[in-house]
Amino acid sequence: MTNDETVLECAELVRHFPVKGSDKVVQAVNDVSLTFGAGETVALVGESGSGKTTVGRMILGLLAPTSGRIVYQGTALDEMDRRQRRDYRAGVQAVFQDPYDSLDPRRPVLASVREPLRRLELEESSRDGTQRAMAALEAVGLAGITAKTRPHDLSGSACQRVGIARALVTRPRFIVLDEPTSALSPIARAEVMRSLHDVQQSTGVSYLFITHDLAVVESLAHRVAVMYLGRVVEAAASGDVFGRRLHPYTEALLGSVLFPDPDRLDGFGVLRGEIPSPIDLPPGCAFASRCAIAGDDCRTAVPPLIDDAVAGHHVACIRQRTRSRDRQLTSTLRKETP
Ligand SMILES: Nc1ncnc2c1ncn2[C@@H]1O[C@H](COP(=O)(O)OP(=O)(O)OP(=O)(O)O)[C@@H](O)[C@H]1O
Repeated sequence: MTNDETVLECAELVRHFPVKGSDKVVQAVNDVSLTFGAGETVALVGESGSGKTTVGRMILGLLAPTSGRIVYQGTALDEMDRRQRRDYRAGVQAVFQDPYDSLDPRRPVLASVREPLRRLELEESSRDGTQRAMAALEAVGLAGITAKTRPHDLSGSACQRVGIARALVTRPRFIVLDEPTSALSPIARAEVMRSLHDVQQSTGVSYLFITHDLAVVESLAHRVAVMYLGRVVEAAASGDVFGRRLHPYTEALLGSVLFPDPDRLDGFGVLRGEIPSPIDLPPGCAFASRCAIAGDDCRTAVPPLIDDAVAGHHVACIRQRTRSRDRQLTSTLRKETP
């Protein structure tokens, strides 16, 4: 259920963290732009430390960008008046990784789900708050929860679905999902993914889905953005990122998931060498030191994220054009060879 309306937009987001006792900075996020349509899921993938959570925290207003803008329903965060800020706090919610960590073990889960309504003064009465919390729990398949149920009475999947209900209770238009399935067993993961899918179908909410787990991306994401050391290096419709992957980093990342045994990579690139430090980024393309096809020209300027021949498929690699032409040539030759 996606349409052309833009719910949230990040434009040229940058976040640097000062390094104590030095004039250097950790370049956590550099020039990230993302657009989220209504009912759309964008997955943000990449190795640990690539800046995914930092992007999510900026969208949630938990961290101020060093520069760049976040625009929610047409208004930039730093230009919002009091009412718009309250709408934004209700309209942009989060679900985090560990379901048990994010719920108070001593508190009935119904009270935890209702809490955002109280904090944002959104309930008309106590009865209204309880009814809305029950409706949110029902939406994630937890109609059986009573006023006495506590987190330890629930399975990991049910607990994480309580987390989703708590995010849903304010009727948000956008939810940041930061590794919502990575602490769960495979069955619990499937249940949570189903709930997230059903909730999106029935409410039209948009998701930023931050994950290491490429296996779950294809089932939920409409689009995928691949991050490497603070920058988006490839972004496209989910099927295109998996099917036509153009950036050597995407290829290597997928290869490492699909073929954990490096001897059976079946043509995918290998993720060799160490990831550079975000404090001392090399000049040019940050992936060049681990890239099998990098040349000297890759080490001079940061490659811009540009549109490939297929609309909406963006890639930041000066070599990929040569590569995609080579691939095309090979397939044409195959077709023409009798
Ligand atoms: N508060 C902070 N102070 C200093 N550096 C930070 C801070 N928060 C994050 N960083 C650094 O910013 C970079 C990006 O971190 P971030 O957590 O956003 O990456 P990530 O892709 O979400 O990683 P993971 O998948 O492990 O959560 C890392 O080098 C991290 O150490």
